[in-house]
Amino acid sequence: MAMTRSLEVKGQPVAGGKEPLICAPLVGRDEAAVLHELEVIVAKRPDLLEWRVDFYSGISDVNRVVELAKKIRTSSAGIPLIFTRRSTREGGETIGISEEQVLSMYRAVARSSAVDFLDYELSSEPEHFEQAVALACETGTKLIASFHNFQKTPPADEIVAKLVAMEEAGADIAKVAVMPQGLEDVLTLLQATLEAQKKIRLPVISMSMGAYGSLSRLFGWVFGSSVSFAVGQKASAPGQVPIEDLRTVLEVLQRSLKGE
Ligand SMILES: O=C1C[C@@](O)(C(=O)O)C[C@@H](O)[C@@H]1O
Repeated sequence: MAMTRSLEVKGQPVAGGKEPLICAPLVGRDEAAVLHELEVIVAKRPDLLEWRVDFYSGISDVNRVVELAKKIRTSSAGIPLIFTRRSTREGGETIGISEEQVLSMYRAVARSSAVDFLDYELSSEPEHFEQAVALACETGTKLIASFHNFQKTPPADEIVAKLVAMEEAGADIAKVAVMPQGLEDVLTLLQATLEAQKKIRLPVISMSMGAYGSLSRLFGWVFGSSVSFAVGQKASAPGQVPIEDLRTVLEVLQRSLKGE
């Protein structure tokens, strides 16, 4: 019903343009844990996978990261893969490497063709963000610019401004995740999502986190969020719901939106 914009891989809409896309994170600490998680998750047929490499204990060894990315690729049944290092500033795990090393790792992984999307934070140094944009262009990967606030939900106009800034900075997809302190904040996030669609051309991914925020994970797509992150085996952020539950709710909503 085209509430959202499609994400594309090599010119083709992911999962035939289905909306919303369901993305399951991989958060294992070591190779065996990641590959086991992958097996469990692939059986649940999400539309996208996200490898949260900041959870991986081998992150300081680029070769190991590339090798594991390739193994994930081989066993992921063709499901497109997002590569994400979340910084501690935005709710990620502590890693012992510098931002320059993070970017070298991004370069090696993107050039290995093991991933389809790179997630990089808008709050990074502008020159680092520019390097991520250039890398996506060079490798044909798509750059997801992201912004997280784990404490609160900024006003709607500030959220929209972040999404606009992501487009201006050269991203292919614009993503925000914010924490509500009450139900009003969930409405603020939905409002900002709807508003952003009128201001930018990029696909938008948005979510409110935590218990109240889980509502946005169930029906945020109606307001324009192209992807919902859901639990395959283990959550990567508060409020993510199991893939099976999300599918049940989506079926009901999609039928009712068609007037059935
Ligand atoms: O940016 C996001 C969204 C997220 O924070 C969420 O709230 O579902 C989960 C992260 O793994 C992902 O990188």
